[in-house]
Amino acid sequence: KKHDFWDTQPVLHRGETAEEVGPIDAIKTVDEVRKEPYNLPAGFEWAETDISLPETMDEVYELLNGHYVEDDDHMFRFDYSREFLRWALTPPGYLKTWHIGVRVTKTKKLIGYITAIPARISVYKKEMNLVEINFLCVHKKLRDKRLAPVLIKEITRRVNLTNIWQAAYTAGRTIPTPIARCRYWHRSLNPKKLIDVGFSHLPNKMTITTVIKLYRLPEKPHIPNIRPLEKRDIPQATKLLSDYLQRFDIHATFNEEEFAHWFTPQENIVNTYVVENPQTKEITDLTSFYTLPSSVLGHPRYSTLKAAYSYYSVANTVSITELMKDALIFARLNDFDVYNCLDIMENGSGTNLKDLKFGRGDGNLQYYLYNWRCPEIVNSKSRHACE
Ligand SMILES: CCOC(=O)c1cnc2ccc(OC)cc2c1SCCC#N
Repeated sequence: KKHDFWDTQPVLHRGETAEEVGPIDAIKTVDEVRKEPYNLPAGFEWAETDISLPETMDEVYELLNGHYVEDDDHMFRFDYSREFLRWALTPPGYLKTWHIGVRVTKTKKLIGYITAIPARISVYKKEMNLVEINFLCVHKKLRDKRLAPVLIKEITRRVNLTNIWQAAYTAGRTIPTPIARCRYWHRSLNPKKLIDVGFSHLPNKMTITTVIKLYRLPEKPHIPNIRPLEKRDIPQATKLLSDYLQRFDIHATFNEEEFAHWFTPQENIVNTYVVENPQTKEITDLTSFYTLPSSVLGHPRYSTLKAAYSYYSVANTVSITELMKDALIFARLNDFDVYNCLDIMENGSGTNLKDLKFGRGDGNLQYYLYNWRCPEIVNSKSRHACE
């Protein structure tokens, strides 16, 4: 039973190695792609969800809010906001036909979802146009209807019709076959709340007062000339990030328009800060985080957790530790409860995370490429960081 579906897909299967980099499926043309949608089980129908309509955005929000990803202990469930979903799903070049819903034919209730957005990545110096798959969700009561494989095949079909043959996606679960793995690390900003909800525990011999003192942060950032990114910074900041990303074997690429979409500060969505040299007016460093709250499940006093997720940081004239410390300070000033970060890129060794009082979480994140054979990226700095 396990991975029956994935054994039918163009991904690396158990025991297969990735000697040469390239597509797994035989190269196909658009006119070989199935023209009609895949069949859903009886009683369900495909729905194109136009999230520019408030009532449709409400349906998508409610489905994800009630039925999307939870941690293994069912303490939290992601609570993507409507404005965050609009940001995540409408980058330059997006297609509404890639925001796919499934409805119950009788009641028109939205019970399934999957999305693709256009993206471009560089894999071992080779640029590739692909899509990022996200928000695969099936209503809790319908998990035994084998809807997920049909959602995956349908989004693949619609993307293939536009002559795109690769996709990138992540999962907390391990399915065939990760190209990279990493671990979430967490930095308490509101330790009392994290202890109250049961995520953190009071270290023995410590009182709540000493824990609060341990995680306390200054009321102001300490890097001189750090400030929110502004529109006029975009050309320089795009180049700063692009030059930095070149050093990684697999990374996203951003032109100015895409950079503007993903990094222009928007309240409750994304915060981006830059360091500007006051003499030369040069943008020398950048750090950013996005806002992704979670529902706190079944707690008498708390219903939501305000979590910040480290996005991209480029440390040139200051250390990554100083830069991220200011990100922590900005997050605390914006009333976040926790700052989450992956041990990838400049955080691969976990050293600066430990210096900043991050704790290593128990949540893995795996990265996947669809229809692309390539060697797994193992954290060069330290193998332990992801195991
Ligand atoms: C307090 C630290 O944990 C989280 O912030 C958190 C919040 N909500 C979730 C919802 C679903 C969920 O499913 C894996 C995990 C979380 C997590 S831990 C992994 C994400 C990070 N960092």
